[in-house]
Amino acid sequence: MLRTENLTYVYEDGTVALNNINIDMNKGNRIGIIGANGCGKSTLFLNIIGILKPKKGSVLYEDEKIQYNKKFLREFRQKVSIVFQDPDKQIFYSNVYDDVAFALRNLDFPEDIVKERVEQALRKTGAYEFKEKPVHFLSYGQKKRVAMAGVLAMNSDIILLDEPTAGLDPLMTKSVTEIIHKLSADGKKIVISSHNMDSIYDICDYVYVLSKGKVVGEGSVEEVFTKEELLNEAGLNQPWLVKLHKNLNVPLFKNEESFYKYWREQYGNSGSRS
Ligand SMILES: Nc1ncnc2c1ncn2[C@@H]1O[C@H](COP(=O)(O)OP(=O)(O)OP(=O)(O)O)[C@@H](O)[C@H]1O
Repeated sequence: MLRTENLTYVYEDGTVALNNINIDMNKGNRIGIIGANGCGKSTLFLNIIGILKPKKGSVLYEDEKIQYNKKFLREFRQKVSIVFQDPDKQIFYSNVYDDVAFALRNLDFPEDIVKERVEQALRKTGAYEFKEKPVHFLSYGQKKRVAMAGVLAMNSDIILLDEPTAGLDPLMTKSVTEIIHKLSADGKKIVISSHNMDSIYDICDYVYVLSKGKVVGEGSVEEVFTKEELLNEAGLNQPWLVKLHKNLNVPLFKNEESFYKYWREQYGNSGSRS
């Protein structure tokens, strides 16, 4: 479907941001790209979406190399879309509704379809309640929702999310996580980069570990997150559920709910041994 082949990207000042990267989005439904600051996650996303062009290697969609002409990219970005780390890079209009409608109008969708898709996307992201507000009055978390709504309205098959929970409070993080789970349940392919290992562990089924522009590990979330040494070398933490598994010798749970269920079954509601 979507993959990179020996992708190398070098910035103008000579920084080798990506070095021979092979990533295959077929390996999971919710792919995590993890790594410390500056390891190349955003650069990788910008290459995948065709904003940056690799110095060597390529990005392949449906086994064809992507092309960098306007016509190809216009069609490609209806199938693969991105939510940038910084919502200000994504929001162009001063009005929420117009901003979310922008890409669809640009593709000449009839206004009744635009309205339906925009309203649906605003409701899904919880941005409907502030749809009449000028964008410059919105909080950072609200802008993130608007940026997400713009991408959801496109209804593309593959959604890249660059640090979707960065800078969000716990409640907003939970809500964004739920939106991502719903998108995946609707059959969308999710590719997500984050520093939040708990979120990645909760959301993803397959993970690539980047360090200094190289892939240093990959595998199922359970495989990758139980390799403490690999994570340390990449400057990352283990998710709390994995630490619990290791330090308290409890089974490895994929999410909080399954851990609490186990705990209640073992110890009852009081949380202490009966
Ligand atoms: N325009 C640029 N010119 C030169 N070097 C750049 C440029 N943009 C990024 N870099 C460098 O490329 C490398 C990868 O940066 P990138 O932003 O892709 O990392 P990241 O993993 O997304 O980081 P973070 O987690 O902090 O967002 C870093 O060394 C960074 O300094």
